[in-house]
Amino acid sequence: MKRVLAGVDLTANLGEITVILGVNGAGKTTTLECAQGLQKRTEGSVRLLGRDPEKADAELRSKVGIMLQEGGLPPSARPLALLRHVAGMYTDPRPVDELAERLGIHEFASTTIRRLSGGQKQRVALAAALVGRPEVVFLDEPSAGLDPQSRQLVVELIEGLRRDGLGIVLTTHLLDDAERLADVVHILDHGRVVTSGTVAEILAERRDVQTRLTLRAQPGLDLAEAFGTRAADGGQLTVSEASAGLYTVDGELAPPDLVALTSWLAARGIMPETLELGRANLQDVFLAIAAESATADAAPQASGRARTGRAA
Ligand SMILES: Nc1ncnc2c1ncn2[C@@H]1O[C@H](COP(=O)(O)OP(=O)(O)OP(=O)(O)O)[C@@H](O)[C@H]1O
Repeated sequence: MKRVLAGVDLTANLGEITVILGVNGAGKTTTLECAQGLQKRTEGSVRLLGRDPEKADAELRSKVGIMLQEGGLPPSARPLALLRHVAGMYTDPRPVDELAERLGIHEFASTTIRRLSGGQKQRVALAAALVGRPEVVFLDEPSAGLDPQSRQLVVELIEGLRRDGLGIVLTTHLLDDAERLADVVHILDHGRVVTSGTVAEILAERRDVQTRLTLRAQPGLDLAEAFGTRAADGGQLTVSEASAGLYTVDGELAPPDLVALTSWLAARGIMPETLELGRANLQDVFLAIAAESATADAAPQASGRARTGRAA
């Protein structure tokens, strides 16, 4: 038997957006499916709104909205009819027309699911997960394959769900969305949670994934010279010309490095077109963790941080 999850210990709270990140195969979908009761766990414990999801009755199921990665939609159904059918299973559903309008589903309301584009299917699957006014929603890559406009719509919709007090657990590979939406992030690797916290906490923890400086000027400059031994082999800084005239300086930059750089430029009469200093973002941290994971045989053990609040 293959062990897929081996160290997932996390809590998702109502009124918060919990984002689960990880490379392909890290265990995100399996975590969601165990939390939903769709996959039987071999050990460990899971509570969904205080109950065991594997023993969910109709009452518990009516409080949970699920958007599966593969949609799980019947191919011969038509979107609006399908949503009306799903709404009919709940005592107080959302108005179907309003939800369909919000997600732009009316434009393809009577096309069979099998003929819809990937992004259109995604929107129907999201609507189906929300129509029953759930207290908790699980969204497995809700923005995958969406055009920028639909992606923005989905982000705004998810923010609205948080305002309504729902507990939202989502996975995504879109780290901009994750950074914008997440109250708490858990990064999974080889079936374990390796990092947990708010985006700010995760960035603060990874001092090794540091500030980046980018500079645009004439091509072919030996910019490393400006930093002397700091940018030499084995030094703390890495200088590269990513494309002609676009330079990046990565590493633990300190104020004297900025003085050295501007003095070097001034001495040569070079005025950069752009000069930008920014901190590492979630994508930088994610890539660093993925790179470490690829080189390490065993991932480090860590567990999700318990947070206060009403657990979903
Ligand atoms: N029932 C199963 N039997 C055997 N292996 C499985 C089973 N379910 C999942 N796996 C394996 O477990 C690992 C985690 O799968 P999972 O679908 O949870 O990953 P994921 O993080 O959601 O990936 P992706 O980003 O590609 O969706 C994968 O290597 C997958 O092949």
